Amino acid sequence: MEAQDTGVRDREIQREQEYLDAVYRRLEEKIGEAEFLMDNAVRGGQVGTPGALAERDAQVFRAGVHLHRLNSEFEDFLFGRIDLLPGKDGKRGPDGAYTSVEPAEDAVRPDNTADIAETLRIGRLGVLDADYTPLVIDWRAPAAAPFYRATPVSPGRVVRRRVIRSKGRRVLGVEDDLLRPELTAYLDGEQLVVTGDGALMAALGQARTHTMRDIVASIQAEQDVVIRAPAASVTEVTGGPGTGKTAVALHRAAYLLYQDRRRYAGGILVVSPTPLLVSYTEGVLPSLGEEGQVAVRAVGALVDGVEATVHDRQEVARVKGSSRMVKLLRKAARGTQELAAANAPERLRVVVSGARVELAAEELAEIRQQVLSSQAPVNFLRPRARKLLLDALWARGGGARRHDDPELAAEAREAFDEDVSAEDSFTDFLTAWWPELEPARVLAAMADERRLSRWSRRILQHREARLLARSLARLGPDGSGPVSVHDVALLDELRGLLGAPAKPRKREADPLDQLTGLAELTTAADRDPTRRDYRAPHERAERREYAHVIVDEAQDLTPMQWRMVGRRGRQATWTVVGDPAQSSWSDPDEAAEARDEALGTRPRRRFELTVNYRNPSEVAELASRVLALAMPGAVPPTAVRSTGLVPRFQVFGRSPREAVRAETRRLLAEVDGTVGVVVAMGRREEAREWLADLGEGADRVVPLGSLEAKGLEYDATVVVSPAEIADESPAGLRVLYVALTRATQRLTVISGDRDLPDEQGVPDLLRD
Ligand SMILES: Nc1ncnc2c1ncn2[C@@H]1O[C@H](COP(=O)(O)OP(=O)(O)OP(=O)(O)O)[C@@H](O)[C@H]1O
Repeated sequence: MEAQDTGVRDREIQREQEYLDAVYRRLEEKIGEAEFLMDNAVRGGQVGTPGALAERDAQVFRAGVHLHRLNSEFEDFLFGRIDLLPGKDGKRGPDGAYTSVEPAEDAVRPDNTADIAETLRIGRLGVLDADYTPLVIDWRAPAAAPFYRATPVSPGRVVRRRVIRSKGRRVLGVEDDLLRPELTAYLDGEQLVVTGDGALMAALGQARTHTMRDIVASIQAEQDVVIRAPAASVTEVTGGPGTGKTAVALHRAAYLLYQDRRRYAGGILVVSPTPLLVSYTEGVLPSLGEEGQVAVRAVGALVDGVEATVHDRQEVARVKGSSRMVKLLRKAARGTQELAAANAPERLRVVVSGARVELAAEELAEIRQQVLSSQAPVNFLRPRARKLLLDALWARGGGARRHDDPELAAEAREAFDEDVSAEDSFTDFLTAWWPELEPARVLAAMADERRLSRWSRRILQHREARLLARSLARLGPDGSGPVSVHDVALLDELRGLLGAPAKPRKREADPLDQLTGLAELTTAADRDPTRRDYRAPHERAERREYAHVIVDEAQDLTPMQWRMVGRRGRQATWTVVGDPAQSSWSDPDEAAEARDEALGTRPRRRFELTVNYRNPSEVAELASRVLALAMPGAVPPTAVRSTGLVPRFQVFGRSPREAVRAETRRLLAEVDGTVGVVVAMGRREEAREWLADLGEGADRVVPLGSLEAKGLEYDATVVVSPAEIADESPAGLRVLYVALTRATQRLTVISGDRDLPDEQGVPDLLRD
């Protein structure tokens, strides 16, 4: 093959530019066609017959989806190219590409020369030329798989893989990988060249911003296998920090939609541990051309209308997350219903046909016990309560005795029920005596320590009940106070236990909308999160069940959260990604049980990712010392690159403030991207104050509590007092491991007395 020089590189860039120009010309034609179709389709509706209207809707939909896709402004619409030998069996698929993975037997001549039989360009969407030859293959199509899967060990038909870097419509560079270096290959009689330094390293070396980028141009083979795994049942993915679990999960969502759009019109839910990680990853799916059918939600934002703004202390979170809460909530739901009786009038008095009929306190108590003998959710028991009250009033009023004829008696009874039910005195009483309970009201009722200790007998320890009651006091007497992340799973559980109170009917969703995914018909402007009225389509209406559920950072879900997520995927297929070594939950066995319950008996397919793309080996090596303490025997992933920059160590005296400010400033000058400052959760507020008024570059600095750092990454990270982070909870060492694995370039650890640093400032926990 020809050697690389600038002339060759420029010529190759120029060639790719010409190709890209042709693609854009074709895209413009398609946009013109789509606009024309849309126009026509809308006018078709004026015919007015039901058939014409249905056809119009279908056409508008098809044209609209198309237009939306074409209009999307992609950074690098076309990003890949593979040059391939002819296929073994000579068969071609629907996209015109050879289907065979292996080359034809005579593809390589005895003198190790070969001719390239086809060249495929890979992009974010498929584009066909006017004569239906593929100009660009969608990255998710089977024909694109060799772009990701081929390796020098098993190259299949791929001779050269090229990543094309472009911005808007301009090609900036090309990076080639040679999969069959032993060959001299010719394309249209001209020898194939190789240029560039490799796409993966270029991607990894880029400065980090506040949002995650897609990895579509450089997905690695072991990741591609997971992304394209069949959707059936449960796909479980484990892998250490930085192995691309989050990236893979998001690309998988886009892949599944491509594979079976109709099926996943039922919605894909991606559950993320924190709102910070949601906003960090929010841009990835739109950049892949997918968003309408995918709801990316923080675990504290899974219940509509509830926004968790508070973090519970670890010891409180442990109580709220435990599956023992199910039993307690069941008791509390019934207990709160009983409490309601105490606020209702002592007796029930109604006037029917001029006569006064009354039920006394003891009779009412008896009726209540009778109603509660059913195990049904208490809100659903209200009709039964109503019926038993009417029975008692009818009996007390002597109605039964007045009619011998059963038919007349039945009529009279019906009239009686109607009259009584129309009386304000009856309806007001019923509302007070058997109110429809909202979940928040039950949680608020649990804030009373004495009451809670009664309800939680033999379920929680005394100390746990006290912690729980004190935490719930924040909700106030009517439950309208601020909600914590862990309260959300309790509210969701209660919704099932209580039975949802009847709500005013919302406008029915358009069935076409649900079936075909008209939600995709948004414009780039609609999706601009900087617009004040922006709401992603999934935020507009709550969906309770999904066709596929993807759980990111699955190791962190508490048993109660697993129950909440499980309810949203009862009929779903699942992708569950996580790393046990990063778990901040203290009782992994209890969580594993809840996870098994949520996933049911569906068969599972397991994958492991083994390469760390985030951390340089210098950072990974330091973090692995904590891994050895947190999970002895666990094997860290292999870091794919090294920077030669060893982590720095600093020591602080009374307050870390000055050391943190100085170090952050220094790092800001050293990296182009972001700097994360990770502190123990208890120091979050302080850390914000330390980092105020930093001056130039301050917008690149993010102070974080250790639990908030989950899944995020920064060019440089400052970790303050490892010992404080480790001591904050029984899972503290694993939380520290998370903190130490956030940096893509540089890491500084700042220690105080508690860290027992040596002369070099290396804290006790990080020494070899
Ligand atoms: N194939 C790839 N090409 C380019 N970048 C990649 C690739 N795979 C992963 N990365 C990058 O590596 C970083 C880590 O990826 P990601 O956050 O998905 O890892 P993770 O396994 O979820 O990590 P953690 O467990 O620490 O949350 C990201 O910046 C991601 O873009």
